[in-house]
Amino acid sequence: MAESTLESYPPLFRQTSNTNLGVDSDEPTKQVPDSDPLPVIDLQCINQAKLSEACRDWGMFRLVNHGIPTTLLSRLHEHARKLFSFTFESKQALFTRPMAYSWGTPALTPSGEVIEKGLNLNVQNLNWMEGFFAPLGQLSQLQTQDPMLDYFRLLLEEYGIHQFRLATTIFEAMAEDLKLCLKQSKSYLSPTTGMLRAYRYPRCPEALDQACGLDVHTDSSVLSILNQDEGGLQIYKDGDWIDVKPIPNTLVINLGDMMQAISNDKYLSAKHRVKVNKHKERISICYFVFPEEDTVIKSSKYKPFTYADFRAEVQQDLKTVGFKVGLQRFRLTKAC
Ligand SMILES: O=C(O)CCC(=O)C(=O)O
Ligand SMILES: [Fe+2]
Repeated sequence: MAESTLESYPPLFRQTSNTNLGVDSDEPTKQVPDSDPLPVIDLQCINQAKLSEACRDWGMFRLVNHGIPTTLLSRLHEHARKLFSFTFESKQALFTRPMAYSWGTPALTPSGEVIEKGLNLNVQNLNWMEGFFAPLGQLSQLQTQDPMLDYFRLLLEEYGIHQFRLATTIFEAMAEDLKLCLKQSKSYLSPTTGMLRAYRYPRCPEALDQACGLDVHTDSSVLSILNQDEGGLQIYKDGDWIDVKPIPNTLVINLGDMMQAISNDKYLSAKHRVKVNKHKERISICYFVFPEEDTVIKSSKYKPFTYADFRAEVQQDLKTVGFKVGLQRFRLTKAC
């Protein structure tokens, strides 16, 4: 696969480039085995016991038989790769509202603007990634004369419909396991909140061993669905970082903070991160879905809160303490 030119990288990703960009012939590229210990769920015949165990012990699992045409998956990746290979300046100009282009941080406002912390990015604190942001509920408002961007929008819309189908099927199986009231739980997954992000993780020079593709975090969503073409994603489980392999035609389902709260802490919001790669660029397409804005999440472990309350708290923390505190902010403390 052709790798992109440095002009397509944000400037901070170019500066140490002459140290060791490109494939280092002395160091063989590590062979990625085609399996990992992640639980596997078959969407065509969901094994409830296996799903329950995966959600409680891992907060992450691999999804097979998801029914998304392989042609759509490969077109989306190919097209995202093409758009990422545009020069940095043209990407900045091309992605207009409701879409957005950003780099160095995943911390964005609901309209895709980098949260203040992101403005002070430097080589020490940046995440070695750039991304396209697409809120599915507003994509029809995109006005563009650019056929490449317009086609990307079409692919994202088609992919988004599949993603909501998968999220709904999985959520219903979880609701059954958790014995949630079905009527109430419908509002926990709102199609209009669906958001797609395409990321590119540029090759990272050797000199920056401390660099991270994406810092350790949990997702704020109910569910996230990840689709990666190269290794780098890791999940933290029982004190170890475990590689989540890029297995073709499979997707990775990740439970977010909202799901942990909805489940009364029975399910885990998985801690994960993305490592940098010296040799290869990596593209991932990620879907995130949230509860309806005014849906109150009630549980015995947390104060009642809406996703909007949670998001506001996260944004506040990012600006003041510099990181996401997350569910801890809402946890009920036991009376002495
Ligand atoms: O790129 C990936 O595989 C993971 C992205 C991710 O964890 C996120 O956007 O929250
Ligand atoms: Fe994540």
